Amino acid sequence: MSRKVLVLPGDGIGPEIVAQAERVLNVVNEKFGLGVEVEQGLVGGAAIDVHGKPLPEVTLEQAKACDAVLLGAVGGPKWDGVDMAIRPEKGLLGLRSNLNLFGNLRPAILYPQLADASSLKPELVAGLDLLIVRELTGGIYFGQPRGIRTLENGEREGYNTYVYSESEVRRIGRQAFEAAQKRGGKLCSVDKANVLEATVLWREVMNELAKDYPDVELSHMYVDNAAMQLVRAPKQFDVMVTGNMFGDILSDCAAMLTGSIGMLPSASLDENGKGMYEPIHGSAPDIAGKGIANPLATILSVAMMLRYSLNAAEAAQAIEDAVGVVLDQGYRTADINSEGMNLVSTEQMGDAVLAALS
Ligand SMILES: NC(=O)c1ccc[n+]([C@@H]2O[C@H](COP(=O)([O-])OP(=O)(O)OC[C@H]3O[C@@H](n4cnc5c(N)ncnc54)[C@H](O)[C@@H]3O)[C@@H](O)[C@H]2O)c1
Ligand SMILES: CC(C)[C@H](C(=O)O)[C@@H](O)C(=O)O
Ligand SMILES: [Mg+2]
Repeated sequence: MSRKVLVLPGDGIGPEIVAQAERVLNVVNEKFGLGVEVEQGLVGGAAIDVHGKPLPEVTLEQAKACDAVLLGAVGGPKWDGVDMAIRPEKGLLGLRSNLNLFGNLRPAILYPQLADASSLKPELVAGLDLLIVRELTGGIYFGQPRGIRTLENGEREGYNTYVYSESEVRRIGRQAFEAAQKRGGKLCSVDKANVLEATVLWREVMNELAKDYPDVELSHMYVDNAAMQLVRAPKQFDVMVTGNMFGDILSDCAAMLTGSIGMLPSASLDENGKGMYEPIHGSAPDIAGKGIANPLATILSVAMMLRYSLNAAEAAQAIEDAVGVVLDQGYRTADINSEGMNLVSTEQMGDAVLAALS
């Protein structure tokens, strides 16, 4: 069976990290006989430069026609002045919404070899394995009305709308409950129900859903407390489910528990298992072109792609194991480096993972 993967390297460090992830994909493709065909496309600033917009029709068509998308990152100072309507992020948000990728899984797992790179004391993070389930196609990111308007007194006002329908909450809730069932059986729903009506409804729907999942222990937490608890005692969490913006913020926060944002992969899924896979970090303009970015989050995103969209769990496991091996061997990119370790470039880290795979 042939399976098509669209690769969208994007901007900044995107092409550097995706190059390593693609090498890994090619090797497991051969080794496990997966029949994956890779196609290249443009998104973000790279697409603006060629097509004048961050999500050209051709890219969207490619994305719709493939089984899974592997994305690097988009955006950067070069395109920051571009009119809001065509900002690079629109490319990414457009892809997510057009493909209906509402369920964003962001696992934060501490590799034991990186305990000393974590922002927290080793005893607080030893064995950390939590999953943030972030709603990805609704909430304040997409709510209408939105914009910047001029008031009668001549002052300008920016406004956005935080909105969730019951059905949007229900489908992400189900995904989170099911994830919790397969893991430790604990789900913490994060909201701001003491202030925002949209999240009062969110909480109600989560409580209704809980009746269908008696084997999952549901709790609720306000987002400000959740941010504090994540850095105080992160191991209290198994699965967290939350809206688009809170999930964005909490997942960057969770990244540092594992040592670096360069370690966190993600899967963005529709109802049918089609997905887009990307590291949770951005295009890192401050280190782009230097060959020092950590490619492991992107490589681990390939593993998630194999597991969730390409039905190749064995190949996924091989990649995850290989990452463990290179860390055992002491290979570290700058963001996770510590004394006595073997500091390597982006490409050398890719080499090490390939060596561990073979
Ligand atoms: N999914 C995406 O495409 C995505 C995600 C986040 C931000 N962005 C965009 O990226 C641009 C830069 O945003 P930002 O600086 O706020 O966030 P960022 O995630 O790009 O960078 C934040 C910090 O983390 C570091 N970092 C990120 N990835 C790394 C890696 N793999 N290895 C080592 N260090 C890494 C960077 O060097 C920087 O210091 C913006 O245009 C933003 O909109 C895109
Ligand atoms: C670039 C931006 C639109 C994006 C988001 O906020 O979703 C990013 O921060 C992420 O975490 O994927
Ligand atoms: Mg983010």
